[in-house]
Order: sequence, then structure tokens, then C-alpha cells
Amino acid sequence: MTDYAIEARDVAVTYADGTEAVRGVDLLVDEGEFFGFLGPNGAGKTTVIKTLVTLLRPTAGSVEVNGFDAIADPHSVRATVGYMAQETSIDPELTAYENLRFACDAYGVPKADRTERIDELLELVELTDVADKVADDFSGGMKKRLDAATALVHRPQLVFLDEPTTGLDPAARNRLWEYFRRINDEGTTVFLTTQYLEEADQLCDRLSVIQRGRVVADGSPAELKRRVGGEILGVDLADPAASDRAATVARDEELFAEGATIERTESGIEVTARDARTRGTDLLVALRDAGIEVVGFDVRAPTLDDVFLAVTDERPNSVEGVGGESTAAEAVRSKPTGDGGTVDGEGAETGGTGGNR
Ligand SMILES: Nc1ncnc2c1ncn2[C@@H]1O[C@H](COP(=O)(O)OP(=O)(O)OP(=O)(O)O)[C@@H](O)[C@H]1O
Repeated sequence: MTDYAIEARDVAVTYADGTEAVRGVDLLVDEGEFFGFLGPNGAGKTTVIKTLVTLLRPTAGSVEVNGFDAIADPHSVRATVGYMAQETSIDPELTAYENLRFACDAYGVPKADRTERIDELLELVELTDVADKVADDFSGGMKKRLDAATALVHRPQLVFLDEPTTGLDPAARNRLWEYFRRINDEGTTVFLTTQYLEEADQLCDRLSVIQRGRVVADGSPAELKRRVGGEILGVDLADPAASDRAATVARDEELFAEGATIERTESGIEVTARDARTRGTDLLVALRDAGIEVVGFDVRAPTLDDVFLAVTDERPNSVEGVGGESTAAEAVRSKPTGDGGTVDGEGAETGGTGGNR
């Protein structure tokens, strides 16, 4: 047994059609941690989750979940995890209550606990009033809420939530966040993927970012934001078409510290720099001297959106860094220690195998 809820090393998954979905992924998640797993569409998040919950067998590498070997002992893994998949697992012909009772059966929840557990979960996901209605009549959001509840009936040691709040309105999302926090506070390890970076920021102790099947960054939200390399100065121009010229002005080596990045935006430019706040007014003066009219500006701390865009290089209209070779992407990718980082792995030839929960 380890103290890790998840210890995955050098994991590769190649699908039967030859798609190398995951390569050389290392993931170490501590017991009790609230862990976020982010990445663009098709990066390999669901493939990793399915491997961790034993629905897919890795092509290479080792996976231990809650101290059990996922390849040699998948049943023990499944008994100790909950999994809320992206695609619904609820039965549309059953009522909300019946779906939860069915999940209690499937997960072996003691009979004496079931009524209280189901009532609590129905209330949590705001379905108490429709407990006796069939799920087929539910909206997409209601189905999602019911789905989340079914993954939690057995109070698993570790729960995988694959985009659990997609499609929920903010109030329902907030209620789920509260519940996820509460179960995490009670000791449940949470492994979350989400398309809402604010959600990851609010909830997660630590994050990994996966891109094209490889982990490209990890750290706490605060660490990752620090690695963006300073604060972000946004400048709005009267004529956004002047953003090229404005970027050239901002690239002047006299202006910002080494490592700054300048990017064009729809309304002007954005400068990410350690000294963005103190040197911002110098940039405004330089722009005025160049005959470029500024209509607004602000300085803000980086968000996880900035981290994500920097690390995945997906921010449009990116302009090269100034006065040095470092860019925001490189800064975020560089890690102080070697654990949990990117490891090159060879794709093996066998495809993944499916299984049941
Ligand atoms: N059954 C499959 N057979 C072949 N390729 C697959 C299969 N499932 C997924 N893939 C491919 O593997 C890669 C990773 O997919 P995966 O669903 O794990 O990504 P993801 O990060 O979860 O994406 P999303 O955010 O869109 O759900 C993609 O290129 C995808 O097309």
C-alpha cells in the first residue's frame, strides 16, 4: 500500500485503431487531495480516467489506485472509486429515486443507510421535488445532477468527476462545488476534469495539464499562475488595427523586464511581465509618443485561463517574447522539481480493453 490515492507511472494508452491517446503520463495524487486534470479537447483526459477506473487497460506503464494494482486487481479498485462519466450512466426509464437506489445496489450501500443517503443526495442536487419522476423527462442539467449523485452513493475513497458541472446553471454548479468540497473535507480524494477553469481554481489543491497525451504542466493553481511570469497589463486601443504597431512599441527592451510576453488581443495588446504594474505608465507614454491612442488599460493577476492558454499555446495572435528566450508558455511548463512531469514513452502495439464498472 502507498499513501497515494493514485500512483500512475509512465502510462501509455494506444487504442485499437492505433491512436496513441496517452504517452508517458505520470500522475501522483495524494490521499485526500482535490486534484484537477485539465487539457484541451481530445488531449487524453477521459482516456486517463478510464484507465484509472479500470475501464481501459494501459498499453504500458503501471497504475495503482487506492493502493491496488489496477491491472492485477481491478475489482478492488472499482470497489473504492466512484466515477461520473461524461456520458450519462442514469437509466431514463427509472425515476430519480430509483436511479439512486439502483446505484446503491450496484455499489453495495448497506440497506440501513440507503434512504438517508438517497434523500441527502436528492436534496443536494435539487431533485427532491421530482424524485418520483422518470429521468427521461428531465432536462440535460437535471440528468447531470442525478448522474453526479449516483457516483457518490457509496461514499467512495476516491471519486472521478469527468466534467461534472457541464450544462448546469451557476446556482446548481455552486451547490455541487459545496458538496464536492464537503466530501473532500471528509477525506474523499477528488479527481476532477472541467472545462471551467474557475472551477478548477476554486476547488483544486493541485492540477496537471495534459496536451496531446502528455502532461505538460503541474502544480497548485497559485504556483501555475506565478509561473505565468508576473501580472498582465491589458491595453485597449482606439484603433485595434494599430495593435501590431503597439506590440512593436511594447517590445522595446527598455520597457519591460526580460521574459515579458506581448500578445495582440481583439481590442489592443496584453503584456505579461514581472514589472507590468510599475512599468505600465511608461508603456502608455511610449504609445502616446508613437501616436497610438489608448482608450483603456488595466493590470490584473493571471488567472488559470492565462495558465492554460500559455501552456497549451492556444492563445491566438501570440507575439514572440521580448529581451530573452523565455515565454509565458515556457515559464509555466518549467517545473522546480521533476515529479509528475512529462516523460517520453513509446506507444505499445496493443489496444485498450473495455470493461464494466
Ligand atoms: N475508442 C477510441 N478509439 C480511438 N481513438 C479514441 C477513442 N477514444 C478516444 N480516442 C482518441 O484519443 C484521444 C484522446 O481522447 P480523450 O477522449 O481521452 O480526450 P479528452 O481530453 O477527454 O477530450 P474531451 O475533453 O473532448 O473529452 C483523442 O484523439 C480521441 O480522438
